[in-house]
Amino acid sequence: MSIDLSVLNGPQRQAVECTEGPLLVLAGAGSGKTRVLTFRIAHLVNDLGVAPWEILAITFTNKAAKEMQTRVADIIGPRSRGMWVSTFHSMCVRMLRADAERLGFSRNFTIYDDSDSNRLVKEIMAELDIDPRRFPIKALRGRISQAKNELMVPGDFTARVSDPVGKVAARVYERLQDRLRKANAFDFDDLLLYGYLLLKHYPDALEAYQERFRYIMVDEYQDTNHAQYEITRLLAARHRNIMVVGDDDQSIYSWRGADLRNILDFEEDYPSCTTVKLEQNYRSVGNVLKAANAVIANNTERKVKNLFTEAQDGDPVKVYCASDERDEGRWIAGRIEQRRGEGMSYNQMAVFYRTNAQSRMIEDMFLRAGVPYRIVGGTRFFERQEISDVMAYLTCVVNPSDDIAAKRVVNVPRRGVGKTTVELLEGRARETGATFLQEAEMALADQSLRAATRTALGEFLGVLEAGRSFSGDLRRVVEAIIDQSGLIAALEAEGTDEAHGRIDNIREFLGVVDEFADTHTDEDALFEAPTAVSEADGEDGPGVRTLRGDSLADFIEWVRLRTDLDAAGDDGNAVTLMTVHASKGLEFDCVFVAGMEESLFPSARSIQESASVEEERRLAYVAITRARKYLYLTYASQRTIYGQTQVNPVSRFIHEIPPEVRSAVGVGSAGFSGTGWEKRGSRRGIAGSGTEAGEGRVFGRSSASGAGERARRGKTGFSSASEGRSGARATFSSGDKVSHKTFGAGVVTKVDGDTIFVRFSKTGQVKKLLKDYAPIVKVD
Ligand SMILES: Nc1ncnc2c1ncn2[C@@H]1O[C@H](COP(=O)(O)OP(=O)(O)OP(=O)(O)O)[C@@H](O)[C@H]1O
Ligand SMILES: [Mg+2]
Repeated sequence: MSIDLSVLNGPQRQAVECTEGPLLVLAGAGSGKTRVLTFRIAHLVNDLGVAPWEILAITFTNKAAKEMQTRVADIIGPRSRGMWVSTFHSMCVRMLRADAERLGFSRNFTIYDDSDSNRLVKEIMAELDIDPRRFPIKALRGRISQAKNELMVPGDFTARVSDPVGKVAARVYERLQDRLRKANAFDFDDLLLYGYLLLKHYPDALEAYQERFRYIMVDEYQDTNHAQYEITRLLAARHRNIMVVGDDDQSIYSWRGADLRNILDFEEDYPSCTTVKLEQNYRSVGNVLKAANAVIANNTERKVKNLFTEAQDGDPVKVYCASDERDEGRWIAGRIEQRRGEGMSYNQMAVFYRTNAQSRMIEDMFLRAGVPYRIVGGTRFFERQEISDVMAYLTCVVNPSDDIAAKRVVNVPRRGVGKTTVELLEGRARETGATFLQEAEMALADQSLRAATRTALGEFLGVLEAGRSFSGDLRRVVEAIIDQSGLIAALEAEGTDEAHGRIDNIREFLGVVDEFADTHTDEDALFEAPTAVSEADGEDGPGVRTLRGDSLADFIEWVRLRTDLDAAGDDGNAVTLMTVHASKGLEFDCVFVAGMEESLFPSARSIQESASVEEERRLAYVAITRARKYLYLTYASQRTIYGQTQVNPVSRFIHEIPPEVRSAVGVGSAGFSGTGWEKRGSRRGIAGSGTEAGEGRVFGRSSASGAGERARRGKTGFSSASEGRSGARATFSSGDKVSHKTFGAGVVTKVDGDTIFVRFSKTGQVKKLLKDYAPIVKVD
């Protein structure tokens, strides 16, 4: 049976059916670009008999890739296996795994994350005597990254630069690449750079991929950088069946080297290309779309589009002026509970902010209000110290040349391998060209070292050996490392709350291992790659040699390639908190955008250059267009962020929304001098109200604007709405038994003004709570 294309509109269908030759789909948000891409894959496989392995689809995040794979599988079933649906980075990893030797690496290479790279660059700067005050590491790394994205190898870069910072960066770049090679490691930018170099310098490899990928599709093409552009161009050169979809209005990664010209020039690169425009938005209600269209119309450098919807106008965009960031977080929590009371699931709600620093206060308020949330980005689980330590051990097991990993954990937990020993081994390794671990091994017999040091080194090497002995059984490798390294024992000995938290994280890490094992069956192994040295025509298609890697290497790679845009976990029903950047391509019924203030959104830096205000505006457009039904924009008349209190005017992007599609709610309805006191009980729908009518009603008024007054106002708006309580505020004293919505039963241990300390029975931990905000009640 062929795919039912009648669920698509005319131009969408045209794009799906135009399978031969270059195709550009240029269209605004929510017009079905990603949907078209998905249907096109299904159509190719199901209706035109194209083999799944002949298709390459590239998405922006691993999460999007997974989603697309699922959507295609929903339409065509298990045949979708064997298709390459991945990000540029994952695709390059696959290509490099197959052919790393040709570039002087071996297959078990590691991928350095940001903090690994930072350590290495720091080391190099010290070796080269570069003063970090004159040449900040961030600036140097930025230049190097830019060079890599522009596909300049150290020689090219050195020849090109003339400014002082550039020259220093060139020296660091040169050494960095040597050191990475010695460690058998790639950083993120290297994946693209070496992926490109492989295709460029090994025509047989290139031809094998060109032959294989008859159909190439790239989503979010407006955010590709030069390296990605070149890789795509090379791969598509033979069949020229390349489809790119994107929206110039959603180009938001120029700071990472994304080049809008890639999409604008597509028609020039492929003069025979077909261009399809999609103009109907299927995502958002009328008022949201009108707001988005009006905002983006203020940009001058764009292809004008006319995006319409047949949907109802829906609610106006709600604008709330908070007194400060606490009030903002509290108010958002209130609206969320209200929607929840009306039956909307937490999963369908999201809060966006311009910078990660804003998330802390929102999280705080959500915790207090008992709103479950998941946070995308920020300090990630995998970046925590204890998790990085475990990862470094695992890395040493897989890639013994990775000196950065070895040095990181040789004395973690402390086992008596001091700095002097590390430096001694480092020095020897530099002289002999051996790796750090090889030197450590040789030192075991070195009588000039103290016996205790040798024992300690032996212990360390023994841990790695133990890990290696279970190779093939991922969970046992990880368990062996955790047990034998003594990481947990050392934390237990420390005994602090923080140490216990770290132990929990390490245990949670085993959960991550299980999650990986569950989702990565053999068919998903990351090591299927076509290579030039085709041995046989396997079931994956001609020229495909299937390499089964060991699961630990797969696991490490999987962790490394999780970007800050990939959610930490998808399970459970929770509100999503993320930066606007991370929200690209997603949609939610109900969206909150916090911090709509000048200097925050648009950012202070962007305001100085008009070109970057245009990028901020595109960012605002992305944020607004994520909303299906309800959109809330909030700003604070005063905000403390980065330790400073600021008073900023309301964002220009709010002014750019036509007044007829927005309405002020809460304090906003009363203007800046209003109070933000809401009608009691309107918050959750529990007290019976919970309707839109509850919103915007002002409960009380005050002209005072001192901090104390503000704090008291906030209290009224929030605590009164908590479940099962009247508006009356309780007084607490030490010894009171209390119950908290999230943390359960506990006892008050201390009262300090507005703050109470409660020891919760479940965890035994003491938490600090603001007595009038926390969803907490006295129990008898
Ligand atoms: N023809 C259609 N009929 C019904 N629903 C559609 C149609 N086309 C798209 N949609 C729906 O509209 C929403 C937006 O589609 P999609 O995510 O593909 O848009 P997009 O152009 O990729 O958006 P973005 O620019 O934000 O990435 C999705 O929920 C999708 O299922
Ligand atoms: Mg999309």
